[in-house]
Order: sequence, then C-alpha cells, then structure tokens
Amino acid sequence: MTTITEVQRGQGDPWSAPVATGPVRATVTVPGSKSGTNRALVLAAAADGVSRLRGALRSRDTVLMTAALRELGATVTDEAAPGGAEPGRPGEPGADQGAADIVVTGPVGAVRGTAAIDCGNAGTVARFTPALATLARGDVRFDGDPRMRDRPLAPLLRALRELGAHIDGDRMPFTVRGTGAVSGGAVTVDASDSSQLVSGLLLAAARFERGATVTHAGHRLPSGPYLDMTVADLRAAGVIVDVDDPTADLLRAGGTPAASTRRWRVEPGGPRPLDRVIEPDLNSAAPFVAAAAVTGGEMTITGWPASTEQPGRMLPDLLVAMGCRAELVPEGLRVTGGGRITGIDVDLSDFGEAAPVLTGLAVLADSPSRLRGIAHLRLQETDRLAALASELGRLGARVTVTDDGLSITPVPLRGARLDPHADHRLAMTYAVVGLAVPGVTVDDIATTGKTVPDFARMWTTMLAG
Ligand SMILES: O=C(O)C1=C[C@@H](OP(=O)(O)O)[C@@H](O)[C@H](O)C1
Ligand SMILES: C=C(OP(=O)(O)O)C(=O)O
Repeated sequence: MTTITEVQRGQGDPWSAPVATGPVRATVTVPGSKSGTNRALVLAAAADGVSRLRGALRSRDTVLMTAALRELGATVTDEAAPGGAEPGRPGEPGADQGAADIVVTGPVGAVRGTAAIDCGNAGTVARFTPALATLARGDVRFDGDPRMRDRPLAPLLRALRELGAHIDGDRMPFTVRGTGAVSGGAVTVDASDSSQLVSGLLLAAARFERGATVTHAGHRLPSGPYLDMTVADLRAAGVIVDVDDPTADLLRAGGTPAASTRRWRVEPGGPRPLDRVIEPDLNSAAPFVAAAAVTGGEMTITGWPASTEQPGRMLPDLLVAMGCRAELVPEGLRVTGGGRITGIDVDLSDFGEAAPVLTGLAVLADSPSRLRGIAHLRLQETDRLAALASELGRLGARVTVTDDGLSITPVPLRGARLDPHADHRLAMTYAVVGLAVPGVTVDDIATTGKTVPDFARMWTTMLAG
C-alpha cells in the first residue's frame, strides 16, 4: 500500500503496468469526489456550527484541505478512522485511505501564531482557501509544491484585495493577513485559465459583509460544470446565488460570442452547517471503465449518481462514441467494451480531466482522434498536453500538441518506462495503455494518491476479477 506520506514525499517504486490476459470483468467502487469533498470542507469551515461529511475522500488533496482548515481554527475529525483521528495525520492507522466520515466545527477563527497552509499541488486547496483565510484572524502563509507556485492564482489574489482583503504577494508563497472580516462588493476576474479562481471567491462570499458580485471576463471559461457545482453546493447550504450567463444566452440564440463572460451574485448570509453524503468521484472511474474498452470486457462502477453536477457524467457518452456500450444498472454504471476502440473528435473544455485517459484510449484506437478545447491543461498538475505527447511518444505513439489540445494518430506501440510528471491522471493513463502494451513501467505510481490513494491495489484487484 502507498501511504499519503510517501505520496507527499514523491516516493514510490517503479511499477510494471499489468497486461490484461483477457477481457476484464469487475465491479469497482471508486473513492469519494475530490471536488465534492473539498467544497464541502470549505463550506463547513465557513459555517457556524457542526457539519458532517459522509463518504468523503481521504487522499492527498483532501488531507491537505483538512490540514488547512485546522490551521484556520476550525476543528476537523475523521470519525471513520480508528480513534477518530484527525484526517490524514501521518502514522495514524487507517488514516491514509478509505472513505472518511468527517466532522467539522466552524467557523474559522483565531489562528495560532503565523499559520501555514501547504497547498501541495492541489488546485482546490490553493484556490479555495485564500478567501477563507481572509475570514480568520491572524497571518496565514501559503505555499505548495514547486509546480503549484507556477499555476494560475494572481487573478484570485488581486480580486480578494479589491474586495477588501490584505494579502502580501501575488504568487506563492504569499501571506493573507486575516482580520476576520472582508467588506466584499463587485469584482471582475479573468478565469480563462482555471474555473477554480471564481469558485474560490464564491465559496467564501456569503461571509463577506456585502456578499460579492463576481464577473468573469476573458477569452474562455474552462470546466463550466465545476462552477455549476459550486453554485449548487452553496444553494444546498442555504446561500442565495444568482447567475447571469450572457455567453450561454448568445450561444443559445445562435450567435458567436467574441469573448466569455458570466456573473454570479452571492448574497451575504450563511452558509449553514451541512450534513452531506459525498458522491463517488466519477473522474476516478475513468481508468476503470477505460479498461473495459481496452480489453473488450465489462466494468461496473457502483453508486453512479442518477444526476450530478460532476462533468464525469459525460463519461458514458464519450465511451459510447469510442465504441463501448454504457448503461445504468441497479448497481451503478456498466460499460461493456466493443472489442475495438474508435477514435473521436471532441471538445473537452467542460471536462478536461477526461483528456489523459481518453488520450490513452485514442493511441489504442483504430482511427485518429482530436481532443479540443483543453489549452488550459498546460497549466495543471503538469503541462498535460506536452507530457502526454512526449511520454506516450516513448511508446512510439503519435500524439501531437495543437493550439488547443491534442491530435492522435494510432500506430503500433512498444513498451517503455514512463514518467507521470507527478500527475495522478497521467499515471492512471499509463496503466490503461499498459493493459494492451507489454513492458510499460510507471516511475511513480504513488502519485495517484492525489485522488485515488489505493490505485495500484485497486487495479490489480480489478484484473483478478
Ligand atoms: O473546481 C474543481 O473542483 C475543479 C475544477 C477544474 O479545474 P480547472 O477549472 O482549473 O480546470 C478541474 O480540472 C479540477 O480537477 C477540479
Ligand atoms: C486538474 C486537477 O486537479 P486540481 O484540483 O489540482 O486542479 C485534476 O484533478 O485533474
């Protein structure tokens, strides 16, 4: 088993990706949603009272989030861990994996000395906690992995300053000088590089004295469903939010928008404490359903939600477009591989997280693919476009970086040693390709612990049926 601590140190043995000896037939339960867990944690820490999150994800990104909330003065315990351990505390038995049942007592308040928040390479921690820190009292220093220092953040920090917060610095490391109160008001942010820059403002805005009116103005708005998830989660916590989407209105009327704008109005008041069951992370299901596509097998993902804000709801249609069958059955989602994989041409601007695994399928397909609308993937855990092209290129694959995505022409592949560039989704993608290509080795499979702490064991169990 790989521990969270190993993942934080970037350790982990080179891992030989197992080759499938026949069609995979398995039922898999994936861990809770990273996005759902970390939004619920932030809302719980902003609320006045006791919140409960059931089926929450316990992985590197959520452990970093719980540690951040404690730094800000909230109390966080994991009732599912033996002895009610604080989630993810290194060395606690059972604190590294499995579903967490987290109790949070908010709101954030006085910090002890200078608080320090380690964002790791978690976009949700880096973008969701600075606004929360403005509501605490005391200095809070933010830093993260070297890569996180280069990921987009400045528009969020500038916006917070305009709303009345005191922040030293425009990039990591920076310090929020929390006074416990922010006046709020109207602000414009360019979220072209990450939707999280807006979500981070909205999640805390109900605690600003005047609430906030946040306008996005830029050349694109990636990952739109995550903004809808933020709004839905706020409303479920009793916060009043209005959304005005002129770009969508124009598109619906048949127009061609020259730029992208959207506006959110969050009224002051709330959020109220939550009692929430976290959905399974549909992104984490992607490599497993891809295994059915690669091997012509059958994969059932338990607990697939009938309706959800997660962009992973698009996964079944994408797999169908690539030649699979997908159906909702009483246990969850069942995907059956069609024996061959068809290439696709698709805009993934709403669902960039699918791009790595779909690229893994596309190199094994029998026709070319084009993945569009994902220029922002250059700014994620790694430059995902460049890394997918160069690493899969080691297998002989023809993956070319385009203006806004990838173009893939399938050719015969050979084994090679692949570097995931500390990116969980790249490591999982290599495992998918390795099912069909003997000799694929992954340098640091432990990096999957960002969202799926037990990935290597789950993968072997899946292959054993
Ligand atoms: O709000 C969220 O929970 C997320 C938003 C997306 O980020 P970007 O908007 O930066 O693409 C997504 O890629 C990330 O994994 C989770
Ligand atoms: C982009 C991702 O993560 P983050 O929350 O760090 O942006 C991801 O999980 O694919």
